Amino acid sequence: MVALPSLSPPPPRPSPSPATPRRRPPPPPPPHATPSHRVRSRPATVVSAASGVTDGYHSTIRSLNSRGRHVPRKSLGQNYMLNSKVNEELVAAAGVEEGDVVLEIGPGTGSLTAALLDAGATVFAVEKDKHMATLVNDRFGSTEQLKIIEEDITKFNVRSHLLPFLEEKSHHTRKYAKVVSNLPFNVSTEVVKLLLPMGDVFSVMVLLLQDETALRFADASIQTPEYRPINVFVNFYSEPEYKFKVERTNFFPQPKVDGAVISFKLKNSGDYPPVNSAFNGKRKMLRKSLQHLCSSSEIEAALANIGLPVTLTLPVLARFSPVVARPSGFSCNNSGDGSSSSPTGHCRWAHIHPAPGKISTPIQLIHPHLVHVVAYKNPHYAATDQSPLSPPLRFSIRRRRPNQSPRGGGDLGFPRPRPRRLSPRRRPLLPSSIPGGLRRVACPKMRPVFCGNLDYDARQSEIERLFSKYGRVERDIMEHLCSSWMMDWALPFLPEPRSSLVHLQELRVHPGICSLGNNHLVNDALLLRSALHPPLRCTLLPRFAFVYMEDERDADEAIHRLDRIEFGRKGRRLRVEWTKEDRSGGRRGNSKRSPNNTRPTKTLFVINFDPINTRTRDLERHFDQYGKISNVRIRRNFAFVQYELQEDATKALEGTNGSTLMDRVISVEYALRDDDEKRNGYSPERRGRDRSPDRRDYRGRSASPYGRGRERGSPDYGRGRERGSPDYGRGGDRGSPDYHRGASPQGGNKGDERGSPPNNYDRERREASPGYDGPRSRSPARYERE
Ligand SMILES: C[S@@+](CC[C@H](N)C(=O)[O-])C[C@H]1O[C@@H](n2cnc3c(N)ncnc32)[C@H](O)[C@@H]1O
Repeated sequence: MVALPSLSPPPPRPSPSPATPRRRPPPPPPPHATPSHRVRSRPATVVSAASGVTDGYHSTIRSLNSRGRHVPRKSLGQNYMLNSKVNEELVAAAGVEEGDVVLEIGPGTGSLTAALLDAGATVFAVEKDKHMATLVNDRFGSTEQLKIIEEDITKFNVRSHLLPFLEEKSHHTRKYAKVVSNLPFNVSTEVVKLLLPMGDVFSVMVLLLQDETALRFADASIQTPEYRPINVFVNFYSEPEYKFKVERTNFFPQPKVDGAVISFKLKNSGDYPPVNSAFNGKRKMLRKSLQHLCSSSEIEAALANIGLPVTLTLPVLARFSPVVARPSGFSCNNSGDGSSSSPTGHCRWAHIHPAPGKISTPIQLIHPHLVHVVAYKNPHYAATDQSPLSPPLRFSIRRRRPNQSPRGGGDLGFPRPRPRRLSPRRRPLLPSSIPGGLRRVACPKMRPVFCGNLDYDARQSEIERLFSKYGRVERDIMEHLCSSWMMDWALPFLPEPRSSLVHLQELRVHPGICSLGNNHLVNDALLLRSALHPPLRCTLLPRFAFVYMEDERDADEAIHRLDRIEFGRKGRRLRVEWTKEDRSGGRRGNSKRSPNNTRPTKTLFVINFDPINTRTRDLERHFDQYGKISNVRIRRNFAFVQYELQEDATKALEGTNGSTLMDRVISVEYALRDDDEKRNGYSPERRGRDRSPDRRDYRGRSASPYGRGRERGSPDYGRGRERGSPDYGRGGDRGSPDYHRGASPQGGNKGDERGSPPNNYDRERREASPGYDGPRSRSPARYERE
């Protein structure tokens, strides 16, 4: 364990601690920064701090000691800055002044934070380490100039959190924020990819990174072998400038590499090349596509000049590179320089992506196959190279491998889904494979209305139509689907003003996207819609639904008007009421229970398949590729699949959660316990009877939560006293499910002779419900907190 140095003046001496007899590592050396130097011919514009400044050292060590001995964590890149002068240089490089709003990633002990606050900035800090977040809070707690969020920056939706903050702090005048950070080295590329496209939020980003990384980012010469797609990305979105080197001795603990400060001047989104608007046609005749820049003959001449045919097809491109994997089925977009004052129509870069019509899988599969074609003949580079045609054209065509790591640099750096080991064919569609999953991010406070006693074949659209007479039923699914990943990915394609799209709930299938001609976002939305069955907003489970209405008063009226009306082909009397959860003060967020069972078991709990048509053999077929199955049981609208080996169950869970079974996106979790753990009187011997999903069987056994010979109300999530008689959690009061008690959805939770699952299954079922608890259980706390 690394112990911290004491507070004595430098060179610090470790203070004796009787509690820790272990030998202490040597204290950090006195901090100093070396003067900058030219590296690989790049100008270093700022000379770094002089040595001998120790304030930073003292305050850093004091802070670290202030809350007991905090051991810096390597996994979090906790190398604290000991030299206040470097912090001041960072602040100066960003030109931070009074009234600026600055995003600081990883404030750590708060030494850079202090420098930022001293410069008069308001700091929005994101710190992953709880301990350090508390520490900084304690240190600056009383000031309104600082807001600390305990979060992982790579998973944090910067835009939606920062923009309202920025607006508030700049008193609703249009202002850009800045980023200043001594970044943990291990997330620097990710952070750069995340923040650089936010030219509408940030004006400048000054980062202290690993020297080598800073050099790589700042590399603007395409003739060097180091030139990579990340450079295209960086130069597309910003003007990078290597500032100065910071020697490793300035950090505690001392890293194995030196650091360097780099600044990125973010381009305004208006300065990006018109990648999408210029290239809408299916047939990518450059002559035609570039018509808005200059006349066809000029384009032809310019293209001939650089040896590029007017019809840029993938096979043509393939002649330039052997790397293209699948020429057929791709369309090609490419872009001009973006400047109408550039009559030659220089080709700066181009995108190839699968033709929207050919995409057979939703959005996350687009990315693994995203192909980028980069063709440069950029006047800017030309100027630096002193030769406009050198090189005349450069292609780099690559197809991202499905499992390429996020830092693999395989494309232009759009945030991408987490790699999975499954083959693309088996890759689950939703929800887990979309980064962020199907999170209920936009409506944590929206109260669902319970609508019960529906026909089995009731349609979501019918229910939506019924409720929408009284107000707006939330049916837009994009807000559920858009993780920050997708939003950031989408934003460059969206029309101005983008600020109107800062909140997730505002990111919808926006007409502007269509008008931009960028089909694939719209297409994705449509694909996602069709992939999701049932859509989330009105989650239809057999015989009951949860309906989300925008306005609670409308929902109240809907309840008032619709409760007990006859509905559907069979004229059933509906039960419409607020869900109990919300009536009783809302358990959401208060639950101490874990949201879903993460303890691996051999048995998987499966819901959301088609309860009418799905047979055991369908489930078997779907699941048996992951290992030997010992048993499959279907219960109403949920099922249990038991494997002989627990590892197989884990593989199956990974492979099938969110996969599509007979056009339904199923949800899979571990069951709380395996079948062979007999509890609650449940007998696995009864399995034989349970194999049929035939609903008549269930009714025959009268285990129905919906009861017999009575109005079918909501299923019993409550105590389930009388068999065959539905219990709505209030002893006969037929209401919506009581989510507070762990009982079976089958009705009597003791009625296990009939094969109803033990109590714990109810819990699983509830928490896995895609429309109600599912998203909640998957929703990260951060969304709830905000
Ligand atoms: C290199 S230290 C810098 C600390 C401080 N700014 C300084 O200059 O001394 C990096 C800080 O980032 C935090 N951190 C690491 N990974 C992070 C992440 N993914 N999101 C937010 N903060 C992170 C660490 O806990 C640590 O406090």
